[in-house]
Amino acid sequence: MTTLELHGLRVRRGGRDVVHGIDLTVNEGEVTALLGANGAGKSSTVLGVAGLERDTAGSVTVDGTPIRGLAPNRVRRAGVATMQEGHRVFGDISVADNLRIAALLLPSPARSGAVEEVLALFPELETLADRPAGSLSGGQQQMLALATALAARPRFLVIDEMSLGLAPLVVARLVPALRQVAESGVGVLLIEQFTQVALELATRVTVLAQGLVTLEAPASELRAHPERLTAAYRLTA
Ligand SMILES: Nc1ncnc2c1ncn2[C@@H]1O[C@H](COP(=O)(O)OP(=O)(O)OP(=O)(O)O)[C@@H](O)[C@H]1O
Repeated sequence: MTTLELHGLRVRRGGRDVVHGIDLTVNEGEVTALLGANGAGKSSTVLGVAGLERDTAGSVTVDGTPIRGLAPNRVRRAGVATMQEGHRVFGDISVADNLRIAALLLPSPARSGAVEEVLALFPELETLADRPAGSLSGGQQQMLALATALAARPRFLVIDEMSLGLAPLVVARLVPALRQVAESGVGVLLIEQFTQVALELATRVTVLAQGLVTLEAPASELRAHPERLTAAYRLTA
């Protein structure tokens, strides 16, 4: 099985360690949720994995190949796509062009097929294809951000706050799409403020508190015992 593995990952920001050597495994075809209170180190972990924060130590591997310390575009080429907090689309160009640009990472014969695949996953985007991405609603832009992350057929998708600022109806639309993405074989690492959404989608859950892992458990266990999750948020080293 292909895995994205973090071993002893440390991330330094502003001159101090904010992630203190964590271990985490994301399996292909599964959603792994990364939860924790504000400031726990979730986004810093994502930045460290994506190569967007370079002051890191420890190891990050994709199927055994080390990727820690690589520049973001090389991490992307290694098969790890990241969707960062907030909407990251090119607002001045069309929805279709956003998708075409994202697919440029693929060899040219595969590009149009990959764009068609993501449009099949999000048919709503097809009707908006010619609109400037900046004119889309927040939820539509988040859908496009997810679609662009998928357009280059990543093996792993790291999502920092899928539903931040979105209406519940929009979140309800994104949940089955993300489930379908995982079922297609992509390994998803999901940071999600709504723990209910995270527990619904995830197979496994890792909780961070103050830059350390305080709980690792199957999502099914936490669905049955949500109090374990609350306790893990509060644990300190
Ligand atoms: N640019 C920065 N420079 C220095 N320290 C930072 C920076 N951004 C965040 N931090 C610190 O890093 C620690 C972890 O923050 P991080 O944003 O990774 O947490 P988080 O779990 O993603 O929180 P949230 O849910 O609020 O986004 C916090 O103590 C925070 O103050």
